[in-house]
Amino acid sequence: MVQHITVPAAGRKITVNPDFTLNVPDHPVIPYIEGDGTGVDITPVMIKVVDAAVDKAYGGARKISWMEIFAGEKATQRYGADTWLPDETLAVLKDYVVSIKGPLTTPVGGGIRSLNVALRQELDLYVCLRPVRYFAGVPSPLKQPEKTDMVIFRENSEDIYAGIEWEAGSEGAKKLIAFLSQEMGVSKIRFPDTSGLGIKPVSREGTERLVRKAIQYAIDNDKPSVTLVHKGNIMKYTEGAFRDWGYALAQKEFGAELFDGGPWCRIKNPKTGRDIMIKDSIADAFLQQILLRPAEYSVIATLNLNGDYISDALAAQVGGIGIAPGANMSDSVAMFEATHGTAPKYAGKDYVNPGSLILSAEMMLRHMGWSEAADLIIAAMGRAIVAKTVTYDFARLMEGATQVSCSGFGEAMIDNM
Ligand SMILES: NC(=O)C1=CN([C@@H]2O[C@H](COP(=O)(O)OP(=O)(O)OC[C@H]3O[C@@H](n4cnc5c(N)ncnc54)[C@H](OP(=O)(O)O)[C@@H]3O)[C@@H](O)[C@H]2O)C=CC1
Ligand SMILES: O=C(O)CCC(=O)C(=O)O
Ligand SMILES: [Mg+2]
Repeated sequence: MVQHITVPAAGRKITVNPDFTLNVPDHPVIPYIEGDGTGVDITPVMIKVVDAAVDKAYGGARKISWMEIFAGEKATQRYGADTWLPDETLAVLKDYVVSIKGPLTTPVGGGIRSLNVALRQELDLYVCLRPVRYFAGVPSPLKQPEKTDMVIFRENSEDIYAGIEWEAGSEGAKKLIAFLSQEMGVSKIRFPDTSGLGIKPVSREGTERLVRKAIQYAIDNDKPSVTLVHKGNIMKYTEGAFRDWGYALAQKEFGAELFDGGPWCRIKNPKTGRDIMIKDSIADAFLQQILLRPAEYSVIATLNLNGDYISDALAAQVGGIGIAPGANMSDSVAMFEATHGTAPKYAGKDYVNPGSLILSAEMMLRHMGWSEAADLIIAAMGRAIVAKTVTYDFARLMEGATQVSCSGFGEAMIDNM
């Protein structure tokens, strides 16, 4: 029984088999969250482009029944002032298995905690998968942007994002500082009276399930390497442990053998016979290497905060967060979303690039096995960009571009299908 959601009369749920494969009906119901800020601009365009691609690919034999569900500001309008993430939204996301969302606002400092993070945690969507690829013709600050071809596996359930923190001067902070200094022998909190505190949990289980997915992806997609990115020289028992647990898992579960005395190790891809190098990089050095030597990196497995930074940095290398897609996944449930946020200064102006959410939908179609429709989306986006029919973010960096609106770019894609 739903409260504020209208369940479409036509369409059926996607279901999951015990081996985690999907049963996708020809008329699946896909829940979507419009999103705050520019969500109002990009989400309807994404739906229009996806519907056009599905129609063109399957001539009416397949069709998505979209079902709007609510989170963020729209949820407070329907469910009450303090209800940002209604229970029925979470229930539907779980029950319908595959969904897509626009960005949701998180205030800085005080106010509500991130709804995006809450969704990932509540549904245990422990993989944040963000592929970074170059489209020909996209303006980039790099001389050879096509050399950036990486897939980020960002751990999505732990790290400093767990939100275990206390404000400076609060009872909690005072209590924890007293405990640390009196019972744990900690004497290195420089200004104890005015320190806020955050806790960074990183577990072996959390690391292993993420790294396992990253290595399996490298095997399935014939990738040459998996790089564990961490700041383990400084945070030894969290980020350093992530590295060590990652290497240990590669050896234990995938038969990786030490390379040149270690710690790098090498797997023979059982599907192709080619080598997959498991290596690691310290996060600061990694951020300069992806600019200078991007071709040396392929699959990236990293912790939550590093993954957040790396996602936007890599997106910039191939043209910016206007075309940076992503997915949040557990073994069974998948929720697709763009890498960018709500870009509030552009909200409601039909201005921004809908490409990130459209490419997130493209990932969703592929996940559903609807690869013909996904291929049409990739081809249409490629053609619109080559024709220099682009939104402001690309137009401002391109010679001779025709700048179009957010909806105009969607129309250009449909014209190019
Ligand atoms: N998963 C989610 O829902 C996320 C939510 N957020 C939230 O979004 C809010 C705003 O965050 P903010 O840090 O400003 O980051 P945003 O990603 O929203 O915006 C930063 C800049 O990125 C560019 N940009 C963003 N979206 C697009 C787009 N669709 N097309 C082209 N360019 C785009 C714009 O650059 P320019 O100014 O150069 O035009 C924009 O000013 C915060 O509340 C934050 O917490 C942030 C990230 C993810
Ligand atoms: O939750 C937020 O507001 C920000 C999240 C974010 O930046 C991300 O997931 O990349
Ligand atoms: Mg981010």
